Amino acid sequence: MTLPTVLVVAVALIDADGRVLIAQRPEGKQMAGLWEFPGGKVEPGERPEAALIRELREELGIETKEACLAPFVFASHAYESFHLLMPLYLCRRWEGTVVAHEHAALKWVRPNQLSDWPMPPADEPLVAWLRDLL
Ligand SMILES: Nc1nc2c([nH]c(=O)n2[C@H]2C[C@H](O)[C@@H](COP(=O)(O)OP(=O)(O)OP(=O)(O)O)O2)c(=O)[nH]1
Ligand SMILES: [Mg+2]
Repeated sequence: MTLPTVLVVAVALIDADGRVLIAQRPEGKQMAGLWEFPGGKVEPGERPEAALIRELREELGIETKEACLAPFVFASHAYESFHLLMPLYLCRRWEGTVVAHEHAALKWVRPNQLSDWPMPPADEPLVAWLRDLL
């Protein structure tokens, strides 16, 4: 069976203390309650970095620039109904203060404590990279 490949862009926002932002998926969405990196699906014709800047505006109310998005690692994970391809960027510079416009909650966590929070299965290798490389 061939599954559609879905391109989702996500970001690890890193604050001045080296903590990473995770966001809790809201009720009514797939994988509700799990903690994820902010981001979302790339729309047809949209560049990945533009999609991420848009998602950060929509989801968190912050503004960032393409130059502040550093490609880091990616997830390639087979879910039951689609294949997720998800580049994860790092971002240390943005304007504004994060507000949960679309998530149930937000949390700043140390890289070595990320594994204390339940995340989607695709994120497990990403958490290991953040812990080892941040
Ligand atoms: N943003 C994000 N999505 C993730 C992560 N891990 C993971 O498996 N996903 C999956 C969950 C969803 O199936 C998909 C992202 O979809 P989404 O529903 O959040 O997309 P979106 O923000 O564009 O929201 P929507 O308008 O489609 O509802 O990727 C992650 O760390 N961050
Ligand atoms: Mg999203």
